[in-house]
Amino acid sequence: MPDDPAPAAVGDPAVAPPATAIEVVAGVIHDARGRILLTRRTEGRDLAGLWEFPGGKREPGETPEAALARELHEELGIEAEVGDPVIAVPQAYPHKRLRLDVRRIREWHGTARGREGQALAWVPPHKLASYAMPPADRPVVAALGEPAEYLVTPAPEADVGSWLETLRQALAGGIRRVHLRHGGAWRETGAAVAGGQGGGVDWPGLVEQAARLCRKAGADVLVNGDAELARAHGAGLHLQASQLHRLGSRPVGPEVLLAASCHTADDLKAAEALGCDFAVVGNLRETPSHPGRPGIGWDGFAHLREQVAIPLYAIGGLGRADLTEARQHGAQGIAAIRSLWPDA
Ligand SMILES: Nc1nc2c([nH]c(=O)n2[C@H]2C[C@H](O)[C@@H](COP(=O)(O)OP(=O)(O)OP(=O)(O)O)O2)c(=O)[nH]1
Repeated sequence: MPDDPAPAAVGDPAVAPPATAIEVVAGVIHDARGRILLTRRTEGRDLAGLWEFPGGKREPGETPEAALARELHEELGIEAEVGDPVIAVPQAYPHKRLRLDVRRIREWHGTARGREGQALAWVPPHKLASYAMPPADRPVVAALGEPAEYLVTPAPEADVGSWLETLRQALAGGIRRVHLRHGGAWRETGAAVAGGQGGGVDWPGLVEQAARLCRKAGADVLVNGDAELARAHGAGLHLQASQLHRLGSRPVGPEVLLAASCHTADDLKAAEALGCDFAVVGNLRETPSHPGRPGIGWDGFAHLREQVAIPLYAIGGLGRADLTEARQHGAQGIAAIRSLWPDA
């Protein structure tokens, strides 16, 4: 039985973690039924009782592959062939910092058993999130099951037909998570459609049609800023950073996807405290839409990443070609308008 699914706290920020990060490698091991192996941390250790992907610390001079094969042999008694990277998560705990480098296990031989007295659980992928795991594992679970691309829609022009057609193409091209954003003309309160960019567009009407298209394609859809509009169309809610600090509690039920745009560690902590399912962090690079606003770069992103446990998309001048690097810095994936909108 899974434990209380409440994620463990990242820790007391008053206690500064050490400067050097511990390198940890862990494996995603499948059985013939597609279930994934979790092991339970034994008593007397840090994070005792939580479930994790089997693995451990790299020793000096060891490659990640060799370290993981050794750990899996020591802990489980199996011979494993280490495959592709899934995600590498930088995470700060109260007394330590680590980088959790998670790899797929391509093949393995032997019978997996807890050689160190640890419990084992073979878990169907959709149930991973119901196990209590260390904070660094939440982005790993998201990377295994949730979309790596988050399309942010550009402001609709007067010709909403072609905007909808482009959305349809994006969905046909594999987009599975969409942020319906109105480029500034639709106020975040939803009180009125103002003039300016996209003015005159029936935004609620367009949201209704766009949400229907997304649902038909099996894609998540989130509406910018307006909880009422999101609720009316069965969509998730994407908060702007300015809204985050004004809200005292989660503005939608736990079954509704909640996301936020964040720029600072304070924004991220507010998003985490509100119970956001994921956040978008940027801008990663300087972009034509924000000239003169320098990007935070991958190191800046990783520094923000390690302070919270929620899955993060990086945004700002990124495209599909950046996905591998994004994952290596702990991002769930990339969010973008230009590179993911077919005719941009
Ligand atoms: N193997 C593994 N370790 C994880 C995961 N998530 C996570 O935060 N960790 C942390 C727990 C430990 O601090 C570290 C792994 O080191 P280890 O397994 O050798 O742990 P340990 O008890 O010997 O070390 P310690 O940290 O208690 O000193 O990484 C995960 O999914 N798998």
